[in-house]
Amino acid sequence: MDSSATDGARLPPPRAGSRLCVRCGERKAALKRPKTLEQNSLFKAGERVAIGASGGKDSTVLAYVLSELNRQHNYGLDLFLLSVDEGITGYRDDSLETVKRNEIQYGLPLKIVSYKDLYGWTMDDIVKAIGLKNNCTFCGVFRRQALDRGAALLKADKIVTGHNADDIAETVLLNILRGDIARLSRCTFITTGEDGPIPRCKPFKYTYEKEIVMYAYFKKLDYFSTECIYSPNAYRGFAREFIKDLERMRPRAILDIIKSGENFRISTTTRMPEQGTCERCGYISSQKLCKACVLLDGLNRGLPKLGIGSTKAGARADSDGKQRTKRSERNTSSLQGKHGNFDF
Ligand SMILES: Nc1ncnc2c1ncn2[C@@H]1O[C@H](COP(=O)(O)OP(=O)(O)OP(=O)(O)O)[C@@H](O)[C@H]1O
Repeated sequence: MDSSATDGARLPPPRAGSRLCVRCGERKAALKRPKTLEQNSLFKAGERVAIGASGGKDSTVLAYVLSELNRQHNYGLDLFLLSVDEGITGYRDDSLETVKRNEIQYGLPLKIVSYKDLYGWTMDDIVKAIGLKNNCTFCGVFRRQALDRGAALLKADKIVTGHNADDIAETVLLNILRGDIARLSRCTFITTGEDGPIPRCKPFKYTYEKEIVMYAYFKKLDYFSTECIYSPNAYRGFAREFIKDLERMRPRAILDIIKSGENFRISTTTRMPEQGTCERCGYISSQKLCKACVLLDGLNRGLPKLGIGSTKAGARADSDGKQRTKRSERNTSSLQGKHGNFDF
């Protein structure tokens, strides 16, 4: 990845893209970050790759960089944009317009899947039912599965997302704060889900958010920069602020946290969840029912808090689903907690 800026502190801000190298004074300044894709052998020629495209800066830069590399270096990849429409009026509808423009700008086919079609509920409906407090849990769980389902429709071999180094450091920290060993052990992997239906990779795992913003700015990319209107996720927000404070004092702190996460070794005596499939929908799950089915069950039965760890709501469940629901509630809440899960 290259960008047209190196030192914003000493030089007056010139026109975007026109700054010259401070060393040779001749060529345009460039920051080269060539490592991740090749060192990790992320892709093979001929693969169909679905790019999770939210219209935000990270996934827009990812789509741009991948399409450029594919074109310039003949990677031989079949690239697609894959967007999930969560049904958030005034947010996702606007960002999807950006993705539709990216489809034309980068010449990549776009597939949109929606919560409404997949689950019968939009996030607007869910927030009406559950309020603002736990809605991110529903959105995260449904999005993860929706991306898999969309990628299956595209017959994709791989999904890539724009998670950056800051996102990953945040997730390491949150998993430590929650003692979530299972997720801690895998949240720093550049590729996950190799034993599941479709592997996922995060090519920007080591790329700072700041670099991505700078790249998007200097390349004048068309992206959408509004925060989700339903995301007052205080816990994650706190971790984000904490990491930004650390970064101000020591920029490498972000990579150090990721490195610490990578170097954790889990004791062989720790019991890890076993991967199976959901009895109802067949999606990968370590419980009888996957988290999406548990949450959906709660919504459809008028008990939206069922799947997010409210035992009171569970106690009111009808006798038919009672035992099974309570068991899966207990099992999933120990792994996922009331602040949603910190997986990718
Ligand atoms: N609605 C969506 N449709 C498709 N992919 C998504 C969607 N939301 C998130 N993703 C994927 O997950 C990654 C991380 O999600 P996050 O919530 O941080 O995205 P964002 O802040 O909306 O946008 P971005 O990360 O692209 O700047 C995104 O970069 C993207 O690849």
